[in-house]
Amino acid sequence: MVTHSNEAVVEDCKVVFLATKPHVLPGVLKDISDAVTKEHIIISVAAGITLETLEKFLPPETKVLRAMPNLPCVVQVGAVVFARGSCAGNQEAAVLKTLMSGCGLCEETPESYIDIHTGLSGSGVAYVYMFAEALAEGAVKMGMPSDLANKIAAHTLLLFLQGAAKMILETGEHPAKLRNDVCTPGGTTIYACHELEKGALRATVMNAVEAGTKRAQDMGKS
Ligand SMILES: NC(=O)C1=CN([C@@H]2O[C@H](COP(=O)(O)OP(=O)(O)OC[C@H]3O[C@@H](n4cnc5c(N)ncnc54)[C@H](O)[C@@H]3O)[C@@H](O)[C@H]2O)C=CC1
Ligand SMILES: O=C(O)[C@@H]1CCC=N1
Repeated sequence: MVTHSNEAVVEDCKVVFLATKPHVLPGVLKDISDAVTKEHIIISVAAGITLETLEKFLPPETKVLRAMPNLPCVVQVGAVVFARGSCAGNQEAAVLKTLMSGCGLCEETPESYIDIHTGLSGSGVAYVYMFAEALAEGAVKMGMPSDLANKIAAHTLLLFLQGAAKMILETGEHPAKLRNDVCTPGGTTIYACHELEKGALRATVMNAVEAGTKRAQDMGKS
């Protein structure tokens, strides 16, 4: 069904995803509130909007869940965390988990982790694109044509990061140990890593995760 009426969607569907921009959501909740019943499962993916706020706008006893996906869900390799509201039970959590598991990793967590997941992974996809852009531009600086550099940077992320991530998950080793294994004494990697340290890569990425988390927390307050 395609319609301009949010109320009609709620009347026609039992499971409803709220996926507007966060500042639009209060208006949408007001639109649908009269049509929401105890039979509905309402799932919000809006950054920062708390379960408390969602429940405040909806009738008492509404089954509400809050989820935070990320862009790679589109290609089934995303990461989703979710938390349930006061009236959502195991059955509603199972429905969401079944739906979202098709998108990749899907974990139920305490609600307080959702803003952190937003800073880490929801927004984190953008940090990785910036890294891909920077890798390609480094190669362009050294004389490689841009098209080829971007293609190789994308493959570098696809193959190397997938492999690198698999190594962390399958060996259970800390990333620092695995990075050390790549650094041949006096070799290319330690020279390149030295430059990344001079640019404060790790501190900058930590700051980015912190900034993303705090912004999500602030959006929940306003
Ligand atoms: N883009 C991302 O990677 C992620 C986005 N989110 C959250 O998802 C939500 C949507 O973000 P995007 O998809 O990026 O935005 P978007 O702008 O692409 O999508 C928003 C959608 O809301 C619709 N819309 C606007 N006003 C409406 C109304 N009054 N009633 C019904 N629908 C309305 C628009 O037609 C549009 O399809 C946001 O709350 C964001 O925090 C969460 C995780 C990742
Ligand atoms: O930038 C944002 O607010 C949304 C939430 C996570 C990804 N995009």
